[in-house]
Amino acid sequence: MVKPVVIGNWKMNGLTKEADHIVSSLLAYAEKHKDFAPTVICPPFTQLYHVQKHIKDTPYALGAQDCHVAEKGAHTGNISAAMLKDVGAGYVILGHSERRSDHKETDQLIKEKTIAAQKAGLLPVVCIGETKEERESGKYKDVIASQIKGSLPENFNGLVAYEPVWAIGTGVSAKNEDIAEVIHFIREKLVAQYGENGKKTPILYGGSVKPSNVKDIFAISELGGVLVGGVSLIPEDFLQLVTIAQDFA
Ligand SMILES: O=C[C@H](O)COP(=O)(O)O
Repeated sequence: MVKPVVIGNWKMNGLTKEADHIVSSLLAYAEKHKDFAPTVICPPFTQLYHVQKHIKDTPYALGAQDCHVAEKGAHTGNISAAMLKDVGAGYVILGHSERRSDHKETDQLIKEKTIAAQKAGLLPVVCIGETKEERESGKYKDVIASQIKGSLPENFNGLVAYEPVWAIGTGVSAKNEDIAEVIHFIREKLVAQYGENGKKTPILYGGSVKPSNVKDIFAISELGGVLVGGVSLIPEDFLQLVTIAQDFA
């Protein structure tokens, strides 16, 4: 069994001074702990190169928070998957609910980005999850099923992150039984869509994960890890998640 992956999404945070503070704590941890759970750091684009210089040759992997569908060209202000690969990234978060809402990203666009990421040799972390209204109206499974169908390409090779929008950044994570129900539902859909490969796709949970609730979350059957926002900016807390992940394999 594989240890759960811990992915830290800094979102739009991390000036150089803050990045240095976080990275120096991560490096000190890596000095003391030689073998720990797979841990991915996703800083903003501006810090990718800087962070990579420090975490290169350590157990940490680098991830980005988005990419463009095209390989290169006249797309002012955008970053391609090949550029992310070139700077040392191994992962890219796609379809985060903040991008689905702020940038009106559709499932089709996310699918195209996923294809571009895979083509460049990155592992996409595709985010799905329902809003509060969709949860309360009882339609959450339909929403999730349609996001899976619409956002994941035929040859999907990556991770899926279940992030109920209403649990993101609120400090209150979804209830464990609700997470477990959806993780199992996602697994069933992945198996229906991809057969044997669908059994292997890691399914992560994200939404107010913190040291006090992560043990119970890791204990959820079929869960492959966590996608962490706010706590990834607090190195002491983030590293507690990494430490707790050691007990689950
Ligand atoms: O990408 C991370 C998620 O949006 C979770 O954020 P959060 O841990 O601050 O709730």
